[in-house]
Formats: sequence, C-alpha cells, structure tokens
Amino acid sequence: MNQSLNDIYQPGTELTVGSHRARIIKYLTSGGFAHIYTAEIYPADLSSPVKVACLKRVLVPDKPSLNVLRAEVDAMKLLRGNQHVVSYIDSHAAKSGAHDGSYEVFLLMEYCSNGGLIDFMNTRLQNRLQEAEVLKITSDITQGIAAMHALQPPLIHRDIKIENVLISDDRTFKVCDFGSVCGVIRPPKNPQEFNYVQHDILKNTTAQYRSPEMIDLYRGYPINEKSDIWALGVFLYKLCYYTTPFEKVGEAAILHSRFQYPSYPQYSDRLKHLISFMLSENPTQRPNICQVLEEVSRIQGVPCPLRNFYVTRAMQQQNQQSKVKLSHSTSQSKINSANNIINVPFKMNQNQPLRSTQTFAGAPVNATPNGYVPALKPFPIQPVSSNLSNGPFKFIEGSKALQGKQAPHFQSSIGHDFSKLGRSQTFTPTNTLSLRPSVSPPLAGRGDISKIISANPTNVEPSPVYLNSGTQTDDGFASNHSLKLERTKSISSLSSSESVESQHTGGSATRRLGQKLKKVFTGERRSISPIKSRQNTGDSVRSAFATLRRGFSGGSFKNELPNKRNSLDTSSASAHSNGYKFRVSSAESIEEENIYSRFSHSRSSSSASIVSDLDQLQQNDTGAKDYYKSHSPVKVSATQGSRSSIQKRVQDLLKNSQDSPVKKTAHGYGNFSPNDDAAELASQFTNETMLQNIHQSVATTPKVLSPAKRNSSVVIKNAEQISKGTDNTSSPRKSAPPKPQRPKKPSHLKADKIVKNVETSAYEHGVDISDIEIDELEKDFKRRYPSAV
Ligand SMILES: Nc1ncnc2c1ncn2[C@@H]1O[C@H](COP(=O)(O)OP(=O)(O)OP(=O)(O)O)[C@@H](O)[C@H]1O
Repeated sequence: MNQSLNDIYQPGTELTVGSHRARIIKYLTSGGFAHIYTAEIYPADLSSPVKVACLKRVLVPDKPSLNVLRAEVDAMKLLRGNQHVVSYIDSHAAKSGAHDGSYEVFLLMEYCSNGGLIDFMNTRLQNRLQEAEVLKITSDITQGIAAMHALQPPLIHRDIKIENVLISDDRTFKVCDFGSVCGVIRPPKNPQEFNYVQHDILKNTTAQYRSPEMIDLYRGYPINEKSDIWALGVFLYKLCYYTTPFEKVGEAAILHSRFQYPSYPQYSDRLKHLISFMLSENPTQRPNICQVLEEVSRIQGVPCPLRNFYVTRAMQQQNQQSKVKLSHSTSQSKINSANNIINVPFKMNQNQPLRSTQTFAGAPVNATPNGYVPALKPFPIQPVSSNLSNGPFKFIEGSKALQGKQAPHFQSSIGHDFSKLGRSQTFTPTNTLSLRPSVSPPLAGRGDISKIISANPTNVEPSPVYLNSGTQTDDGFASNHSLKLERTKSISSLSSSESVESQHTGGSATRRLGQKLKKVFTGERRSISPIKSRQNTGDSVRSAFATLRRGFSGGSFKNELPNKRNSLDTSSASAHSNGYKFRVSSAESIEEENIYSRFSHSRSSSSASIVSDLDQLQQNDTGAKDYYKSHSPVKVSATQGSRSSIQKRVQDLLKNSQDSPVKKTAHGYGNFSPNDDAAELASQFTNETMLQNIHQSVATTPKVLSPAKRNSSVVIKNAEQISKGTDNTSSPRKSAPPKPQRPKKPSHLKADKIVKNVETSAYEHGVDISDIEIDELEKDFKRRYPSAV
C-alpha cells in the first residue's frame, strides 16, 4: 500500500513530530512499509520519562491510506499507558516533498531497546524457552490484548504474532503494530459483504494465525475477540515449539483445529491444555482473554494481574436488573436489602477508577477507566544473552527442530503473510473498495474503529496493582479433578476448568447446563419413547416396559434418582454459584450469565422455585420425588406416593386419561412389522446376560392376579430353557413365530373395570397402578409374540 522510502535520515537530523522535536540517533530497520529510527525527543513525553524514543516514518500514497495509519495511531492513543502495549508518544503527517499527493507520517513511540521477540527467540535456537519464560511472555501479551478487549466496544488486534511483540528495557513484552485493528465484524449477510470481509481478512491477518471462522466465513461467526484468542493460541504454540501448529497442513488443518504437540521441548500438560482450549475450532468455546490470563497466572503460581471485566460487566448488568426490580416492588426491595450477595452496591463508572475500598470477590481492585487493571512490574525471567551479532535471523524450522536437529534457516511466517500481499494490492488503481473498517459502510457498526475510538476515552493512566481475580480459583485448570464438572461438589464458581472440560468433551458447560435445565423444565427425559429408547440403547424389552411404567406413574425414582440427582446437583450448584455469586468464569461468561439470569427469572416467576427445588434435590430424596411428580406430564395429586390415597390416584389417572389419553399406537416403532419385530427381539434374547436380567426382572415383578400372571411362569421357563439351549420349540431362531393375532383391547382399558382391578390388585399386592397397566401390555405383547420372550 505504502510507497517505499528511498532516503534514510542521517543521525542528527532534526524533525518536528506533533508537539515534539526529535533528533535522529540512528536508523534501526525497515518494516514492510516503514523506516524505524531511534530518536532523542524533547520535551520528553510528559506521561513518562522517555528521552529516547522510536520514530516510525511511513510514506503513504494518498489520503485514504492516511486514514489507515490514522486508525493505527488512534488505537495506540487509546491504549497509551498500558504497560504491555508499545506506548504512543506523538504523531505527525505532512505532504511529502514529491508533490504527487503522497504523505509522510511520523509516529513517535516508546523505544523497546531489547528488540523484537523474534530476535530473542533467535538467540534461543539451541536452548529453547523454558516453560516459565513462555508463561511470562504469554502473560504480558495477554495483558496487552486484554487492554484492547476490555474496551467497550472492544478492539480486535487481528495480527497477533511473534513478529509483533517487542521487548522493552525492563524486559517487558509488549504488543505492537496496530495496523490491522478493527472492531467486531459481524458475519457477512450478502455476497458484497462476503467479498469485503474476505478481502479485509486476507489483507490484515497472517495466514498461519488465521482462525477457522476467518477462513470459512460461511460458518457465520463474527470476527471478534475470540479470533484474537485463536491467534494467541497459535502464538503460544509457536513460543513453545518454534513453529505454528498448522505450518505443514495449512488451512485444512486450521478449519478443524487439527494439530499435534511435538515431544520436544517438553511442556506441562496444563500448558498444552490451555493451547488446545484456545485453539478450539468453535470460537464460542474458546476462553476469553481474562480466562487465558487467569489460567496462565495459575500455572505461574501468581495472582492474576487483571480483573475479569466480563464478569464485572455481568455484575453491572445484574445489578441494574436488580435495581429495576427494586424500583417496582418495595416488598421485593426489603428482601433484596437483606441479601448482600445480590445487592452489593457495585458501581464501576467508566470514567472513575475504582477505589481500593471497593472489592470484587473479596479482593482489592484498582481499575483504570476502562475497567482494566494493569499489572505491576512483571514477573522477571532469567536474563538471556541477546547475541544478535551472528548475522541474519536464523530459526529452526519447526518440524526439523522437533527431530532434535538444527536447521540453518527459520521459515518465518513472513513468507506466508497474505496481509502484506493484501496491503501491497490495496491501492492499485483497480481496487476501489476501501478495506478499512472505518470506511466500510456495510459493515460499520461495531466494526467501525472510529466509533470505537470515540466511544472509548483515551489517556488511560495505569494504576499498577495486582489483585486476586474474582474468577480465579485455586482449583486446577487442567488437573483431572478440577476438570470434572460432575465432581464439582461445592457451590463454587464454574471455573475455566469446567469450560476446559467441556471443550474436550465436545460441548460447553453452558450448553450442557442449559440442556439439563431444559430437561428439568420440560420433563423431556420422561417423554422419550420407551421403544425408541430401547432401540437406541439396546435395552431389553423389559426395560422398555419399565420405562413405559415410569411414564405412566409419573416417574419411578427407585433406580434413576441417584443419577438424576448427580446431574442436577451439578447443574444447580453451578447455576447457583454463577447466577448468584457472579463467579462466572467459563468461556462464555456473558452468555452464561444470561442463561442464569433467565434461569433466575424463571425462579422468580414461578410460584415454586425450580432452583430451590433443585437445591432441595441435593438434600433429600423426598424432595426430588415430589419435584418430579409435580412436574410429571401425567398430573396426579400431591398425595400420589401414599398408599392410603390409592383411590384418589386412580381417579386422577382416569381423569388424566380422559384429558390427555395415553397414546397406545405403534408410533415411534418405525414401520411396524410384527415378524421383523419378533425377529429382532429374538436376536436380542439370545444374549445370556439379558436372559438372566429378564429372569430377575420377571421374577421380581409384582404378582398381579390376571391372566397374564399365568404366562409369566412360561416366560421364566422359556427363558431358562433358551439359556440352557434345551428348549427347541421356543427357540426364536429355530421356530417361526406364530402369526400374531390382532390384539384384543386390554381389559384394563375398559373404564368400568379399571377401578375394580386396580383397587383389588393394588390393595392385595401393593403394586403401583401403572404396574398393572404395563403388565397387561406385557401380557398382550407376550401373547402376540411368545417366541420373543
Ligand atoms: N517501538 C519500537 N522499538 C524498537 N523497535 C521497533 C519499534 N517499533 C518497530 N521496531 C522495529 O521495527 C520493525 C518494523 O516495525 P513495524 O512492524 O512497526 O513496521 P511495519 O512497516 O508496520 O512492518 P510490518 O508491516 O512488517 O509489520 C519491528 O519488527 C521492530 O524490529
């Protein structure tokens, strides 16, 4: 895009850059489109004691190109003062002397005397980076990116890579090159937008760091913070292994996040786990920047230097919702005022730093106007010799390095840098479409950087302080115990660890929780067709009937309760902790918060609190039974469980059968063919274990005085004979099943007989009403398909 600069300023050359005078000390290097110098500046920048600065001089061909650079400068201004971003000092643009409409842009910024990260890595070809060093670098860069993501709306860097990290005097690693920043870009909606976004991505991103949603726009994901997380994952991988995870295969591997970890150098599973998490194919399953930092800090064993601003926002949102509720109900107000957790008067004014007296999850905080808390002087790493006098950069090509051999040349990503190709193509005469978000009407909105700049205050002054993040828990991110959502016994935060777990099991914790809750709300579990269930799981006919029995009776807890309780415990515990203590720390904090706020809304809107019901489930089985029964699709009276009220239950059942008659059709069986069905069942029953189960099941079935009872002994006998291989006549394989007769209407369906049968049976044998019905069905079934059972 930009023109090349032919003349190099000589040392001592004096220039005016904005309100500063700069005297060139020496020429450092050339970037893609710029000359880089060190310069002495005076007056020294007021916000820092800088005397020696870095001067970047760029030649741009026209005004639109000038706007591109302006966006970069604006982003730097916005981030000025952040310890992990190369600090902006001043800038200046002027028409070039060539009188061809081109401009020269001068940008004064903090000078990073220790050079680039890529140079540093070059010095460590033999002696690769230690895990502590990798973590230190990652922590610094994560904090720099967090400053961008913390803005509202956020800024997306879009070109995070090794080459865009510089090292300052005090060996802080800093993000640089904000030439690709943008706001969130929504998924394109039409071909024009599609072309625009595609072109923009090619121009502003580096191929090896590109995320799946950037490559495949048809996935319909926005380009947002999570795209930076992906790039940061690639960055972290490259810090470890000196190659990118997708170096060999390229886009095809990126699209499915397919990569491997080399065996050398060795890093902890936890670190690798973090990389995998960040490289989740689905952007919504990646951690946010705060969670990345939390986990890095955990691995480092230091407090997280940054508050989780996503959680803070969720708190604010929740607080506002609470206030709205308060204003509507004075009685509600009284209740809430007693609840310190919900009504902690947490205010975070965008324009006022928090005082240390305000706490977040018990930890003192001191935030910048953007809610971003910069770190203290960072964790020092071991000094390493920075011998760059050995000639041009030499890196080991990743795959060769993995074999423990040294390769003479590093294959840097520059060779694959489509962004540079894009830049050079941008200002060709044929290209009339501006590729900057700031001049992209169709995709303006949050993608419009100028709006982002104006929406976010500049001159952010850091207030260095470490704090314990409210979302940082002591539990291990990658340790096995912490990864098991099911094992989360205490009411604690839904930490990143759980999100990690969900990552690797193919679904987010949010979704799983949502599904569980949905099932609780809708009773979905019990609406599953028993036959379908059998077909899917290979359960026996008996168990299918058992399921059917549960369906009729409103749910049996004898066998299922422990499992259900476990899952509900987890759900409720997590929901409780997240919805009420705001310790949400999963990949989609805000999404989760919304889910929980919806959840809590349901709580408050229903007379019987579902959450409290769920909580109760943890405490006693009775509550659980009542809960399920009260939510059963078959509505029965509250005294259902009592033997003494059996008549009432029968009446309820009758009433229900009239209100919503139970379907007794073959629906759900597929194409019903009696012969096929019998054959299928027959093949199942050749399994000996299953036969034993049938034995037990049949043997323990409550004895009901009905014609079916007489057949039960036959079933047992047949089963025994089959299992022993002695019964030739009943072998389903050897004898053709008798032609099924059209089943007669079961006697229990005749209304006048129900009460009598049920009452008699129930009183005499102490069985559930539903047992009788099911036994009748079983009886019919066996009559129709004797060979099957
Ligand atoms: N503030 C700085 N302090 C020290 N060195 C710097 C600084 N800024 C840039 N450099 C050096 O100059 C090089 C090029 O800078 P920069 O990336 O900003 O230029 P560019 O034209 O945007 O290059 P590219 O398009 O390739 O990223 C960097 O790789 C780094 O070595």
